[in-house]
Amino acid sequence: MILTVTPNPSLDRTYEVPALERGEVVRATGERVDPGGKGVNVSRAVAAAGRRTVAVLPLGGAPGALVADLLDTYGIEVAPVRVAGATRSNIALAESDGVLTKINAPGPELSAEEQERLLDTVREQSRDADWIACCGSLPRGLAPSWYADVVTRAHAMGARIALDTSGQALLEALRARPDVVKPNAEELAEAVARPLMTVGDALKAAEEVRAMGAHAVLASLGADGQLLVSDTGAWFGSARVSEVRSNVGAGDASLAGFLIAGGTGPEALASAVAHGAAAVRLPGSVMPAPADLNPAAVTVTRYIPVDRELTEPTP
Ligand SMILES: Nc1ncnc2c1ncn2[C@@H]1O[C@H](COP(=O)(O)OP(=O)(O)OP(=O)(O)O)[C@@H](O)[C@H]1O
Ligand SMILES: O=P(O)(O)OC[C@@]1(O)O[C@H](CO)[C@@H](O)[C@@H]1O
Repeated sequence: MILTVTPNPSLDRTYEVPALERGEVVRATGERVDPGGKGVNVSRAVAAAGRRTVAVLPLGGAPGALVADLLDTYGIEVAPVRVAGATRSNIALAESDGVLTKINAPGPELSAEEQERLLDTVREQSRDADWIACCGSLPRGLAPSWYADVVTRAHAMGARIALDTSGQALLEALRARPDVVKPNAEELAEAVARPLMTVGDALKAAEEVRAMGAHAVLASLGADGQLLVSDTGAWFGSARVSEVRSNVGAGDASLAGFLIAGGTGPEALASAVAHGAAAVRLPGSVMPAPADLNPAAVTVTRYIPVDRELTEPTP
């Protein structure tokens, strides 16, 4: 079973607009609503692959009730933690030229009692978990060491941890030695405090993040593909995509693909790349099902193109 933990879930609203014009009324030509938050997306992709998953998440107010209803229609098992504050709504504005602007709300602040119930729920659900995927930003109230605590507790129970977060929460959790972390290029650059211009820069940064505590690093590099750096070596994976509709949740789909395929080694990397490539062809944060995957388009090699410039170098 793959358990996901999303401390700050969201109701994701995507509006399709011809073009953004600051200060003007912009009329949307399409709209969709998805249950969101990084761990929630991982659960959606795992469930779409026909594998058992349980999603632990705080839920509050009308948006929280809608997230629960939507997850129910997807047949996803939820271990909810009821909280007083309303679940946040995050907005994605997708322009017709492919540019996507995202507005993520801070979400509710969790009280001390709600934080305790969240940890208790994670502990109860961890018993049957092969993998625990801890994903996304921390809501106000949770200390930056929160993921580090979850990693330590999960290891004591024999579960493996995959972590997808950023900033101080990532740095603190690294000390607890998570089994795999999945930074994107920006998060990787932030972790090593320098910009990344090439695939080689990303490789060096991923090696440093391993030295900081992660057993393995699955670095997602947007259109350039993914790097897996572990104690058995490094691999580079990529897939060409002709039409990109939305990259929201592509990293989450990748992490799900990686865990579904065992969570280690080149086969898991190939599955991560296949899931990421499939996710960007789908609208909003729709997660791919097996029929959406095209494994034949995926290349995984021991050769790392270190001189290749990143399509989107980090600032
Ligand atoms: N334009 C693209 N063309 C081909 N593949 C892509 C493209 N964008 C993303 N991907 C695939 O999806 C993976 C994850 O994308 P990315 O690195 O943008 O993740 P992310 O920033 O963590 O996303 P999110 O936080 O929205 O889940 C990439 O490593 C790649 O395999
Ligand atoms: O604010 P966070 O927790 O960093 O990210 C939240 C979020 O942007 O991540 C998912 C895409 O990866 C979306 O479903 C959701 O809106």
